[in-house]
Amino acid sequence: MNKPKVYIDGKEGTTGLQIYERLGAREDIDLLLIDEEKRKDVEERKKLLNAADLVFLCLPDAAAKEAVALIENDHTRVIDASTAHRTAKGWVYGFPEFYRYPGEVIGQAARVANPGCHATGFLSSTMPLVSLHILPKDYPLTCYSLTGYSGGGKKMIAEYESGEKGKDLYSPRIYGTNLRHKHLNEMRKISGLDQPPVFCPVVDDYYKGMATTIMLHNKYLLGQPTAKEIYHILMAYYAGQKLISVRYEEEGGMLPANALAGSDRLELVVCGHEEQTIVTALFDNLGKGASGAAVQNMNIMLGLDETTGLHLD
Ligand SMILES: NC(=O)C1=CN([C@@H]2O[C@H](COP(=O)(O)OP(=O)(O)OC[C@H]3O[C@@H](n4cnc5c(N)ncnc54)[C@H](OP(=O)(O)O)[C@@H]3O)[C@@H](O)[C@H]2O)C=CC1
Ligand SMILES: CC(=O)N[C@@H](CCC(=O)OP(=O)(O)O)C(=O)O
Repeated sequence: MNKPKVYIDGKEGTTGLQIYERLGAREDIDLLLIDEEKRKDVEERKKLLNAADLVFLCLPDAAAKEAVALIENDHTRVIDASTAHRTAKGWVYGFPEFYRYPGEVIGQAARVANPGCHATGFLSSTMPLVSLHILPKDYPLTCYSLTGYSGGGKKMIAEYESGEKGKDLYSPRIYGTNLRHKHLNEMRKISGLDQPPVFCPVVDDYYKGMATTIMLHNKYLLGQPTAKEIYHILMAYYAGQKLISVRYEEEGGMLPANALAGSDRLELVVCGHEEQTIVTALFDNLGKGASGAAVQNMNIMLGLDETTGLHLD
């Protein structure tokens, strides 16, 4: 049987390289590679985009839209890691754990939008609680999200790793202060909330890893559950999942944002008591937040075990 041909457009970028790292040694796919000096040549990219059965777009939004327009056949399937198509018509949102039968949705799709990294953390806690009607749709939710600097791609990595970095870059920096972060559309649409959260992202002086936290007053939730009951609800929702686990923090311990750096898993940590709850998603912005999720989606699209080639520790 012919192996599926796979092409990574943007392979030299932060996300693309991590996908390549997960696919390079695989024998169940045939990886198409572009000549280094032609990697931005439109005609050469067009050839590969049309020769492939499946392509990853690891590009800025405008280049991702251009790449889709270059595809002129019915067989090339697309996984787009950029923000360009996450709420677009005709695209499936690539968060497998949100579908009862991911193989029938993502597995059949021609166009899959890979979730944003902050959106992944936010939705992993919020979407189940809204869909189970625990969290009312009109709840005025807030969220803060810590990320390592690789989340900003090559340009931000270069800033943080430059010998001349200024003093600001040694401390956590709150950004997105116009409160119009590019992930808000998908956060609202996929969570089912009436309005997006007030969202506060923070980038800090470490390479990768995320901690995305929502804060809840239990008395405004359906049935007024305790934090421990919210933990049980999320445990039941994700039962049997290979990449998402849930735990309850009994001891009031610290949650380092790089706890799952290097892994493609995501852990939800529930903390709190009778009156208040926080739920924090710990994961790697380059793992379940980007490249790991993209490879998980590819596996499902190709009918393979979803964890093939992923880092599960
Ligand atoms: N970093 C992260 O944690 C995450 C990133 N994403 C998204 O994934 C996409 C890629 O991000 P990231 O890898 O961080 O970004 P990078 O800047 O690290 O990489 C982007 C790559 O695309 C290349 N490129 C730019 N324009 C073109 C073009 N017209 N044709 C071919 N190649 C082109 C760049 O070339 P050059 O090397 O010359 O600059 C670069 O290698 C973005 O949309 C980003 O928002 C999503 C989730 C998380
Ligand atoms: C630190 C930093 O700047 N992070 C980026 C995350 C970008 C990202 O991965 O966004 P997409 O998934 O939508 O492409 C940001 O918040 O804009």
